[in-house]
Amino acid sequence: MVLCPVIGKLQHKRVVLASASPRRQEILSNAGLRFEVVPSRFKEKLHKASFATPYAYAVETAKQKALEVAGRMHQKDLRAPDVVIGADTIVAVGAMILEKPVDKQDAYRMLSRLNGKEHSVFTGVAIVHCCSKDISGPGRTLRLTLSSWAPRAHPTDGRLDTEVSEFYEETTVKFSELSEELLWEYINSGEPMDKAGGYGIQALGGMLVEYVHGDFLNVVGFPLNHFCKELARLYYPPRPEDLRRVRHDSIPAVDTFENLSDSEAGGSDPGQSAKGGRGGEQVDGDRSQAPRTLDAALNGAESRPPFPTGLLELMDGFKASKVLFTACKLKLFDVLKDQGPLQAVDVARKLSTCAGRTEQLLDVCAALGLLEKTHRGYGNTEVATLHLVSDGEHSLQGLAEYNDAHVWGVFTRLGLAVREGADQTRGALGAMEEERLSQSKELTLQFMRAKHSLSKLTAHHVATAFDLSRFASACDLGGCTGILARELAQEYPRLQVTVFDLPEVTELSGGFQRGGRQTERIRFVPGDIFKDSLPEADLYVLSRILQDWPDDKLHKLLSRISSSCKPGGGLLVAEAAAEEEGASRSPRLRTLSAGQPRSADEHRRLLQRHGFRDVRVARAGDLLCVVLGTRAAP
Ligand SMILES: O=c1[nH]cc([C@@H]2O[C@H](COP(=O)(O)OP(=O)(O)OP(=O)(O)O)[C@@H](O)[C@H]2O)c(=O)[nH]1
Repeated sequence: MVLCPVIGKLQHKRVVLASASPRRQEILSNAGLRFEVVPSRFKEKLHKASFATPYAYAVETAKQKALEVAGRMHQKDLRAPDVVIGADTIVAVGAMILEKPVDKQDAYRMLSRLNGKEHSVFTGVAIVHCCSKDISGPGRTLRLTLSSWAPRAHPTDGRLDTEVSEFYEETTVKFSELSEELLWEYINSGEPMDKAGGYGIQALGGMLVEYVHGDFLNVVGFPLNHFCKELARLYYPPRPEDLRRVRHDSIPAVDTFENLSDSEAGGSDPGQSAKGGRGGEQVDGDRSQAPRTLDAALNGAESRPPFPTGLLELMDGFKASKVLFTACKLKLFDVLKDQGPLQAVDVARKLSTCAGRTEQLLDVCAALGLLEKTHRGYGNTEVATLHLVSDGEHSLQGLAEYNDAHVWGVFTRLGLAVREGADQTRGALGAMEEERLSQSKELTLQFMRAKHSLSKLTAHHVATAFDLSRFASACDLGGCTGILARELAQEYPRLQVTVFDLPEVTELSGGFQRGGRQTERIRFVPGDIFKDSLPEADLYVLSRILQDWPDDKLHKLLSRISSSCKPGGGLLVAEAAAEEEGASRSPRLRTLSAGQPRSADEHRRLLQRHGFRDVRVARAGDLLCVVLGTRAAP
């Protein structure tokens, strides 16, 4: 299970946690989920005896908590959130269900029952997907389950469709044998009062516990692991061929759609699927058409094509980039770092911007996960603090500024470049490079800042991808601000490193140096990698260079390196990794270069073709593929 993408699926949705439990809020926000908290007003008074199992009670309570919030929000402004999460934690000793104690005596009764015994903690969870729709509207394609509560709550115009996915998790906990004195001491601490079963395993209550079998967080109030699996199941639905297989297997249908007809449910007992009865009524009469998964539900029928979420995200991707660039340019993250959290008007005042528009920008940044919005105002998220504040050690500000000022403009001419048959291999970066050469010192500096910030992320990985200690000297071709040179010098105390780059670059590189002992072993030599003779070195390094050049230039460069390299010397190449090498998490970063990333095999062949043998390939971090070859005797 890959957690981040799963949680990320909720990133652009309005998510509400229908719970007042501070533990649930903490668990989910620690997992990176962004949500609003709207505590449920549902009274936890369902008739316990009418449930076949304790967990069925917990699940139903969780569902009713979430539906109450969804309905209330929908009623209030006719716009329910996209997703409402409800949960309910109970303790079960045999068939007896213990909830939160009402007073100290109640807590004592509960803890005495648990004393020296094993018991189960169940948390029921409901994930409610909402769709506020005008039911009379044309072209209605959603065929969702109608919750038993929500839709009738609104009068005439809009109505709320919901799809509920629910599950529970069980954890076994055993208490030690505890003295009366200890129990009362614990009760008097006040801790038991808002906790299911009268104890909090995460705090003092942990001392009462001999062992725990299962998910600890489930006891605390929210089964995070199961939740993520459930999201994965909902948001990464099985492919059609898998669905076909499911139909013939006995895997249960998504809870919400359990009232399927015979043929859809794949069961022989028509009553069987209805028995669970947790999904409520059906909006549309045609049950044989009822979808089985969220994806199918959103598309109304399995015969319709899958909802093109990725494509729509792609269509809007440029807006998100522009928002990020604008926020960086306005130094929004710097202001919030020093003075945040701030209300929108205060941000606007500090930035001298329009208050209304600033608030919009702040809200979008929050939706993109760059800012956190709380009652105290807007503040940087961890990622913003780390990468978007200008003076941060890992700042990517320079990259954002450069992309905004130049790459953006170059890409707006992409259509022209394609129509007019511009060099497709160099593509946008080629044009950008030409533009860079012809422009001002400020532009060169901007380019260097961009490269510097990106190289800082990868330099250590590149320097350590292979053991390079056999080399006494290295030359980083196109080494720009010398960030990789510094990392190499730090890693290999014997190594003398030359940074070879255009004169206008080496001239400005001083501003990027931090000093330090290894600086003595680094020198900057001005020159053009395509024209001037290359400085002598045992090892040549090309980091993120090859991909920006068309084949003829690339071969020219490799053959120049090959001629300069002594037999036994090395060539180290670091380039964006191709998709099949597992870099699929960063497709956007890869497109920074216009060229198609080469596979490990292609790199190997390239180096072999230019006289290098023993070519080895390694991955460096999440982004790069690093290749090392040894120059064969000619
Ligand atoms: O070890 C621990 N066990 C349980 C808890 C906390 O207990 C409560 C359980 O109550 P409930 O599920 O009804 O949730 P509420 O707090 O009432 O919030 P709702 O808004 O969902 O009604 C829960 O807070 C657990 O976190 C604990 O802390 N430790």
